Amino acid sequence: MYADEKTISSASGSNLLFSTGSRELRSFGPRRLISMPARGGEDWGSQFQRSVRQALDEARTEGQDNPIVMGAIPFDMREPSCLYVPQVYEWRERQAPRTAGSTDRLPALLDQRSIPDEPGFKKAVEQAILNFRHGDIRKVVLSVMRELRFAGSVDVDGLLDSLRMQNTSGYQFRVPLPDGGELIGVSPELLLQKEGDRFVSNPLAGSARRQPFPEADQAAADALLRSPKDLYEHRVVIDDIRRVLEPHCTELVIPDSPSVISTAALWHLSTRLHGRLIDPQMSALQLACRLHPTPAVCGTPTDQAHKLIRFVEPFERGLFTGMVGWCDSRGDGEWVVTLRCGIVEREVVRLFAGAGIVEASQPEAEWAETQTKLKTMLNACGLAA
Ligand SMILES: C=C(O[C@@H]1C=C(C(=O)O)C=C[C@H]1O)C(=O)O
Repeated sequence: MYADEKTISSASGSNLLFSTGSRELRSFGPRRLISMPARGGEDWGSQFQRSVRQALDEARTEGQDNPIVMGAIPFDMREPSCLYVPQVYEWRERQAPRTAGSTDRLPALLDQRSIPDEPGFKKAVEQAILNFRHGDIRKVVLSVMRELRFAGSVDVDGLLDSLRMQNTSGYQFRVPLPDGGELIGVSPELLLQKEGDRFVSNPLAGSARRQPFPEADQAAADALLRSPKDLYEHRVVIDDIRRVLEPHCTELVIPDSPSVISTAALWHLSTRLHGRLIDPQMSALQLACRLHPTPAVCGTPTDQAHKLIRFVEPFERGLFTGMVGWCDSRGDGEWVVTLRCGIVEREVVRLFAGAGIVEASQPEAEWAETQTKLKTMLNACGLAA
């Protein structure tokens, strides 16, 4: 089904966007679609990396000097990827949104539902905690989907504009999907950025809601930095990333303790780590496939946490908690965790948010955390959480 010649076809629709720091990457014109699942993508010889190389080679044959692959890879790497090799791409200064007050352009909201609902999510958290007591799992990330139905088709340009207006930093992205839907969001979490033989990763885990007044806001950040539950949740992620990266590095620098970073809605425990690769030929996409899924979005041990997620989550994550980004034909690139995002399909918008569950978790607090995380996209839709 995913034979090389079939994985690559052309696709049309809106342009892709990925913004990082002060610049943004945009695709133009026709592009080749790579839907081959990314499983095994850490290996240069994998079928997935072969199809990526084939698409890049074809673009080079057509005259591109340094073609690029960009798009999204789902949480479960056994599912189809949504990557493109565009005929034309451009890096430019990060642009200000085109219009102000663009949520006015959204049609009226008809209804919304949460899957699972609040009692269902809390029950899942309790079930997960019970599992920890009877097995090896130490952390699992559980999530919710909020489905919004509007009176008419949602204008993705307008939604992206308001998302960009409300979140001037973070990694903003837009990826058209082969079925006509679009993925949009603004992630705070860098999975991996690689240039030459050097890379940076900035995992986040452990979160607290921002407060409206500066003193209380600072107190929330300070409390997060001292919270044993959140520090443990964070350490589980860092230990696992160290285990995965160490064998591939000549140098790996990981701060001893996390710091905090903020989005408009949340504080997060954050560790910015960097290193140097033994094999500089290993591409950003290979290395990202090796890291994904980190315990920041799955849990630990990975396979068991993944099974538990499949068992208790009553919806398919699809691209949510996967990765989104780019890699050029030299192997440089940048992949972020697909968070604070939604899928727009005409009049339906599906939003997603998760929270890391450890033995000390409180179901009520974890539910509240998912609802705060949903705010990023709900606000962009002009809706309160
Ligand atoms: C799963 C999400 O976020 C992840 C979970 C976090 C946590 O549990 O504290 C923090 C950042 C992300 O790694 C999400 O935003 O939906």
